[in-house]
Amino acid sequence: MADNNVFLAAQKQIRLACERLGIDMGYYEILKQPKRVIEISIPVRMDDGRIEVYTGYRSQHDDTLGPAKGGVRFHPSVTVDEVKALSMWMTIKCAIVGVPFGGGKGGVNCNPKNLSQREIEEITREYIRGISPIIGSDKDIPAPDVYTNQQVMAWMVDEYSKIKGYTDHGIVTGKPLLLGGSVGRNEATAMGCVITTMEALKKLNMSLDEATVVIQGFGNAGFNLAKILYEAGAKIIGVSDSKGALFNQEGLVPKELLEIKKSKGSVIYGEGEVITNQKLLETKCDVLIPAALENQINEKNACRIKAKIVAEAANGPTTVAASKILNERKILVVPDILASAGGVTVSYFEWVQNRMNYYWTDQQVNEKLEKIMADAFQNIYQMHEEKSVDMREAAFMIAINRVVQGLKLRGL
Ligand SMILES: NC(=O)C1=CN([C@@H]2O[C@H](COP(=O)(O)OP(=O)(O)OC[C@H]3O[C@@H](n4cnc5c(N)ncnc54)[C@H](O)[C@@H]3O)[C@@H](O)[C@H]2O)C=CC1
Ligand SMILES: O=C(O)CCC(=O)C(=O)O
Repeated sequence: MADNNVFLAAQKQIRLACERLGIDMGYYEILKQPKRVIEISIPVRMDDGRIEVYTGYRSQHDDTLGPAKGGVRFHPSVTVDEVKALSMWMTIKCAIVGVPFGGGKGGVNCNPKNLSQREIEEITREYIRGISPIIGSDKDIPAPDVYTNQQVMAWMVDEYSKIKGYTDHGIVTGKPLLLGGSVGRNEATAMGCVITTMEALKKLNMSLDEATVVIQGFGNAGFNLAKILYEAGAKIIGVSDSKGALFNQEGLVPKELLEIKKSKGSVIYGEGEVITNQKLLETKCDVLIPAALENQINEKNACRIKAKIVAEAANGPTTVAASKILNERKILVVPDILASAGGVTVSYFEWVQNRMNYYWTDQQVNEKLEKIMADAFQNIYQMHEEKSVDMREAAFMIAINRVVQGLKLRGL
């Protein structure tokens, strides 16, 4: 279904923003696709002796406002169109929070769940060798995304540093602290989503400690969201992972669920009713947070979403058609390009700290993050009210306007 093609969706969103801003559509022609996309083959000797060849991509959408920036995903559904769309959303995301980066994204089509640590390391190293000509701490800086983590970032630093002949910590962000990581980066995507969700709750005269929350996905974004929200007093009534969903009206305890997931492989073994991921999304709650994959809220289920706020920690969880339905139903959406921008914001802090070789405290990171995220929310909300556009359109308009101003200043 065309509505599920995230590349076409990203194009539509950018086009609409250009039209609403009344800018020269030549700028749309520039921004409707990435500047550069590389596709590489990744041959790996598997543990059983076979050679397996994976396909990897790196897309650099735009670098007008700074080097390309964005995560790398290892997942069986990675396609070139997905990586292109994700890189387009990174340009928009960075412009919204005002970090001096453009948009990039990468991915390898593989299933880490079926791979050993050694095989994942081999894929990572070969991926970095393949994309090394186009990345660099002033060119394009990868980071973690779905099914990649601090360990994968550490291998990336090592492989890139070997190619260069010196240690270059600034080549990726989301690293372990010992290798130039920043405090707060691991929780940053979740923290950014919490800050913007709290702003959204204020607009509805609600507070976090009265709110019921449902979260789809229990990885870096989803688990940290559940933990921070639980500790702030919210009631987490539903969570899920790729194996299914768990519902408990009395509330779930995230840290206990994490232990259960570690020992038994899924949150569904926690205390509560096991339901499907689809049913989870349709659960009555105050805040629904998709924190897994794309296209989860679509034309089929958008009319059954019962949340007052949808805060999109995942990239692209809502299709273009569903977004319209949520807006018509007056559900307040904190769009992905805002709600998930905490990760790249602290990645920017990490990159700055690597350049200074001087490291900040938790408090320094969190105060800066809070201000950036809350200000970005207010700017978007103001645009949403002034121009009578939905929150996503408002966010795109602010971002596209900034990128186009940058292009003009640079002479285009
Ligand atoms: N890690 C980061 O810093 C950032 C992540 N994001 C976005 O957040 C989302 C989640 O990413 P991470 O938490 O980093 O990934 P992760 O790999 O840490 O966790 C992914 C989670 O999603 C679950 N999942 C996979 N398929 C699912 C399905 N069909 N239904 C329900 N759950 C499913 C997995 O079981 C896992 O719990 C993605 O859209 C990613 O692009 C956005 C900004 C930054
Ligand atoms: O931290 C980063 O550089 C990028 C994170 C990312 O991939 C995202 O925001 O989707």
